[in-house]
Amino acid sequence: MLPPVPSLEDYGISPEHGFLSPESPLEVLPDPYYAKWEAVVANLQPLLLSKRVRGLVDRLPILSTTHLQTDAEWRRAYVVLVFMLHGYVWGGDRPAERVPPQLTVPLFEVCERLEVPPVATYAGVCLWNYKPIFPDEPASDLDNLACLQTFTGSLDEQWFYLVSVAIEARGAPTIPLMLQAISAARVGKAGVVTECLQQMAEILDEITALLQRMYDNCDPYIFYNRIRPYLAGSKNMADAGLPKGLLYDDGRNQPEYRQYGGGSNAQSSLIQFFDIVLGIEHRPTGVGRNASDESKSRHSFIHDMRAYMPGPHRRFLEDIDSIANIRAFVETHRADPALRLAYDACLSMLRAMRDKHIQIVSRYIILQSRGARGSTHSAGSDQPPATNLATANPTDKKKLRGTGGTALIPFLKQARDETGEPAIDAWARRLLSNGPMDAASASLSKVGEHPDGHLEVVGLCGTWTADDSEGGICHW
Ligand code: HEM
Ligand SMILES: N[C@@H](CC(=O)c1ccccc1NC=O)C(=O)O
Repeated sequence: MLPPVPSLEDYGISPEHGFLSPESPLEVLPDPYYAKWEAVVANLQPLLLSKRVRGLVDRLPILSTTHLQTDAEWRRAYVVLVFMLHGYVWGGDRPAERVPPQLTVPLFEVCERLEVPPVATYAGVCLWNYKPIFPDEPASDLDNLACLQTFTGSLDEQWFYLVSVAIEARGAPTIPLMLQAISAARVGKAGVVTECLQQMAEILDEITALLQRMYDNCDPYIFYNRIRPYLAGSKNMADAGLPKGLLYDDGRNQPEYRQYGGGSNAQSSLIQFFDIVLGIEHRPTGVGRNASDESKSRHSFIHDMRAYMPGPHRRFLEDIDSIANIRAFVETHRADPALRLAYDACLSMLRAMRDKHIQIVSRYIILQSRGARGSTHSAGSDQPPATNLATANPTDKKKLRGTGGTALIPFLKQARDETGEPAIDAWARRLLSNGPMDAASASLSKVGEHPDGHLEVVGLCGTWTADDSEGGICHW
């Protein structure tokens, strides 16, 4: 018997908000018992710039979690604690290697409850860190979003998180939609599957448009030099001054070194959901920096990122993994061109999103790292900080890593290349804007390479050539 199609409430997921906090995240912890935590994070920007965070955190009492009541309060506590944690670690001339019990003790309890690691994850800085300005209007509208907590107080940082929030909100309806498609595929309703996939492709296209809005209000220089240093984790951080990771001191046991990856959108359950439901498989990729790391990294990095998602979201992905049937359904219905088209359109849209993302990474990280000068200054000062993930020697390309620890471009290119066929992008886009074509004109007769090296698609309705240069500034 087939496993049941999951019910979203069981995983803390809502059809409207998807993986975002089901109710608007709390702006402050209501119990005055936590006033000192809230006071630190309310003043984080000046405290970081004047390097006073460590002193203040060291003077905090070790607060108990017994005064946290609702789920929203536990999530707010996590947000507050991870912003304090990263401020504490990265907000000085050198990173602090030891995390004091004032942070460690409550953080471990909060993390156990929420089933997240003790590091600033995507959930902490994006999913649980926003508010709709008008609560009755959608969170997918970037103009209706505000951010609760930042390190720098900058619009750039708020925007960096909010673009992801808007994407999560816009993508939320794909969750019930694809569950419907899975159910329809089980009973052979190809028409329903096709309609669901068509809607999915439209939403994926809108998500790419939202991704492009990163440029509106997040400046690449500010991102790379001011914001990004605070997002770093403790894995692969030898160059930044944490060769063994962080010592989480709980004041009771002998502190031990631990290493966690920093925040990354690879921790977004939504994007992983797209891959799983469409049957896109990511092969193992090399994320390590030496031979032993490399062999350890046989597991896909993307899969490993599930450990950084809130427990219920992680379990949801695992359960979807075991029932995803759409790719197989499309393969067994090869003779249904509308179905194939709708499926291919989804792959194309997702691939187009990854293309735009690579362009963003080249502008916000690669180009910025080339402009960086070596410096011993800390995060937030006028010079790029010594703790910058770009490393002290930015000309050494080998050391450039994502906050998640990947070697950036090879990893991202692989993820993109595993997402379908490049040559049908424009074709599927045309399909979306013009509505479905008839079966004969829609079927591709040839995908090949033009003599000048461009990709060429010969369809029955004409020839389309891709030069892959649309808006690109770096070619890989
Ligand atoms: C300035 C903005 C951004 C930069 C610089 C950036 C950078 C990166 C980097 C370096 C990685 C590699 C993993 C790691 O080591 O961390 C990554 C992964 C990823 N990012 Fe971004 N990112 C940005 C914004 C976004 C946004 C808004 C999205 C939302 C769609 C996104 C989606 C992803 C996904 C899904 C992955 C995992 C790889 C994949 O599935 O293709 N990123 N990002
Ligand atoms: N991986 C990115 C950081 C990143 O994408 C990210 C980090 C924390 C929270 C959200 C993130 N992505 C968001 O838009 C980097 O290496 O800079």
